[in-house]
Amino acid sequence: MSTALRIQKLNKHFANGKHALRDINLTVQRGEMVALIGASGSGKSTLLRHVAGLVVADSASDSLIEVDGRCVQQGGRIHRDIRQVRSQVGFVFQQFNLVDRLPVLMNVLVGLLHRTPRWRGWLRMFKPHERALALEALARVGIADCHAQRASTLSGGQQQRAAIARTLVQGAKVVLADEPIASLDPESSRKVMDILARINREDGSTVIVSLHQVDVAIKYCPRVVALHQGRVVYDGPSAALTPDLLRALYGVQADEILVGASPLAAAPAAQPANGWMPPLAQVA
Ligand SMILES: Nc1ncnc2c1ncn2[C@@H]1O[C@H](COP(=O)(O)OP(=O)(O)OP(=O)(O)O)[C@@H](O)[C@H]1O
Repeated sequence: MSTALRIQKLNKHFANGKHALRDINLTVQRGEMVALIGASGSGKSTLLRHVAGLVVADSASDSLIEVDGRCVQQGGRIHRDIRQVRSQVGFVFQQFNLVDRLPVLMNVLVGLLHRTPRWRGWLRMFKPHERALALEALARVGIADCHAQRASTLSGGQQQRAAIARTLVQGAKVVLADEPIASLDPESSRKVMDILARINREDGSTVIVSLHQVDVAIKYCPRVVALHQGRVVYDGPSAALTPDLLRALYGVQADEILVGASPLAAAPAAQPANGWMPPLAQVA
C-alpha cells in the first residue's frame, strides 16, 4: 500500500492571529475514503485547502505536505512544481465553483485544462474525444442529459455532481471534498455521497471528505479524523466513534456534530476500495 497524503507538523496562524491548525500529522493511504469531521471552525476547510496548495502553512516551520509522494508545500512555501501536483488533486467545494453562464459540458471540460495547450483552453477548443470523455463523466454521475444546459439552471445537487464529473475528467487520484453536501437536501446529499463512494471503490481514488454530520461520516467512510480547535483529537475507525466518545472529545460541542439518524444514515454503507482499517489512535 502506498501513501496518498502525508502531512507533518502542520501549523497555521492567520494574519489576525487565529491559530487554525495545530501540529497536524496525518497519513492517508491510496484508496482510502476518510471523513474529516468537527464542529464549525474546527479547521476542516483550512486543512483541505493546505493539501490543495491553496493556503500556505506558517513560514519558517518544519511543516511538510506531500500528495502521492510529491511535495505540495514545505516550511510554508508552495513547491515550484505545484501545477503538476494540483493536476492530481480534485477539489469539490461546498458551493460547487462552476461557471454559471457556461454549459455544463464546458464546466466539466475545465478539468482537462491542465493537460490542454493554453490557447486551446482559452478558445474552448476541445477535441471530440475530450468531449466524449466529459460526457462519459457526466453519465457516471447521472446527469448526461443536462450537458448542454447552463450550469446556473441545474439544481444544487446536479451542480455538485457536475463538479465531481470535473474531477473525473481531470483524472484526479486524490479527491478533496469540502463539505460537499452542506447545502443540499437529503436525497441530493445521498446521491453525491454515493458517487464519491463509487469513485473510491471503482477507480481506487483516495477520497477525503469533510462533513458536519457524524452519521454520514460513519456510513460512508471506514476512517474518521476528528478535529477540535485545529487539533486532531481522533483518528481511527468510524465504527468506534460512539456518542459517548464524541462527548468525551467534544464536550458540549458534540451536539453540533451528533445529529440524529438522518435519511442518509439508513441505507447500507458503501465498501471502501481497499478495506483498510487504521489502528485506533486517539490524540489527546
Ligand atoms: N482567512 C482567514 N483569516 C482568519 N481566520 C480564518 C481564515 N480562514 C479561516 N479562519 C478561521 O480559522 C478557523 C478554522 O476555519 P475553517 O473554515 O477551516 O473551519 P471549518 O471546520 O471548515 O468550519 P465550517 O465547518 O464552519 O466550514 C476558524 O476559526 C476560522 O474563523
